[in-house]
Amino acid sequence: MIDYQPFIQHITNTRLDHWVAPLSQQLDELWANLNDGNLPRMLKHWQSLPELALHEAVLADIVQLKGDTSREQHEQLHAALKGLMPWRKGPFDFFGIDIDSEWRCDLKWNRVSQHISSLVGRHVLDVGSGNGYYGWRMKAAGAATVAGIDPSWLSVVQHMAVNKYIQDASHTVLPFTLEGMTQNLEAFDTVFSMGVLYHRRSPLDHLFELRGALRPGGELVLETIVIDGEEGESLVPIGRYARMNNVWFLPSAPTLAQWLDKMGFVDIRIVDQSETTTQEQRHSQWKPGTSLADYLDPNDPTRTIEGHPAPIRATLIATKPENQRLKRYSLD
Ligand SMILES: Nc1ncnc2c1ncn2[C@@H]1O[C@H](C[S@+](CC[C@H]([NH3+])C(=O)[O-])CC(=O)[O-])[C@@H](O)[C@H]1O
Repeated sequence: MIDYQPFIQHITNTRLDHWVAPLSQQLDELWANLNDGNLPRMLKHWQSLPELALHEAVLADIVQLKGDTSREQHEQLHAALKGLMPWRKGPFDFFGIDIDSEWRCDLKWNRVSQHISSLVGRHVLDVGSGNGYYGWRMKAAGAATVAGIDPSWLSVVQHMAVNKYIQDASHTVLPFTLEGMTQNLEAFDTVFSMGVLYHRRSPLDHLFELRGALRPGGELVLETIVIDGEEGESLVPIGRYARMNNVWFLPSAPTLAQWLDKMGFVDIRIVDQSETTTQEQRHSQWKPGTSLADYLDPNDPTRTIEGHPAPIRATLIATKPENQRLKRYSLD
């Protein structure tokens, strides 16, 4: 018998009152579907995490939870964390257990964070947060609250595993999509969307929804796969892209800037464009199976295995204007 209470508490305990209230309908749907999918199996592993006293949490390149464990507790922790595989996002260190995740998210955070406005005291929404790795970095940078949203149950439960020890109710990961959330909340000072836009069939709607979540004057941090190209160019890869069957629009960075302008953002800046490397995304014992090296053409790493341009990721920063409703364009 699965005890859902900790999961329910994780969600209802969040100190995000300024925006959680309008979500009551989504929460009702959530409670109705708790038995679905893999959640019960994941919660079983979560429940087997040992009780441990945290001495210190170091929220840096490796998100480190420090404290003493007995040998038995160490083994119990290791087994529970293995049960919550695959760990795509990290790295984390749980009481000496090094979770070398598929992605070195510290590399992306270091590329992105140097360009954003100070997070001190800000309410942040991280769309497609994964397990909340970036949220910990945002908290360390001074964010007042961080709400991650990600439809993957595993992301939510991995976050609960970290937060079982850190116990920070101002950082949560909730199992929602952006489009499924109440629209136009205008509740957040900074909204991140990293690695999500190319998964959306309708990327302009995604930008519109991101704009709706921001308060006027708030900042959008947008990171996505792009192609090298001119303003106006974009690629809709036919078939799979790097083995993924849910990749839709890959604009050039200047095209993405145009889209942001079209959706009413201002002060639009392309702050970074970097190739994704096999140092940043690779398989590990915590995410066995294939990874980027297997998705690239072995004879030409500038191409994916399907012959598309290999992934390059751009980061753009933009502002939602203080006083402008979308006047210039009709959205119907
Ligand atoms: N509509 C949606 N709404 C919210 N989340 C979504 C949606 N669709 C997919 N996701 C979630 O977005 C995440 C995309 S990964 C980026 C993670 C992190 N941000 C990163 O930048 O490393 C891709 C990558 O690995 O780059 C997944 O966790 C999905 O479940």
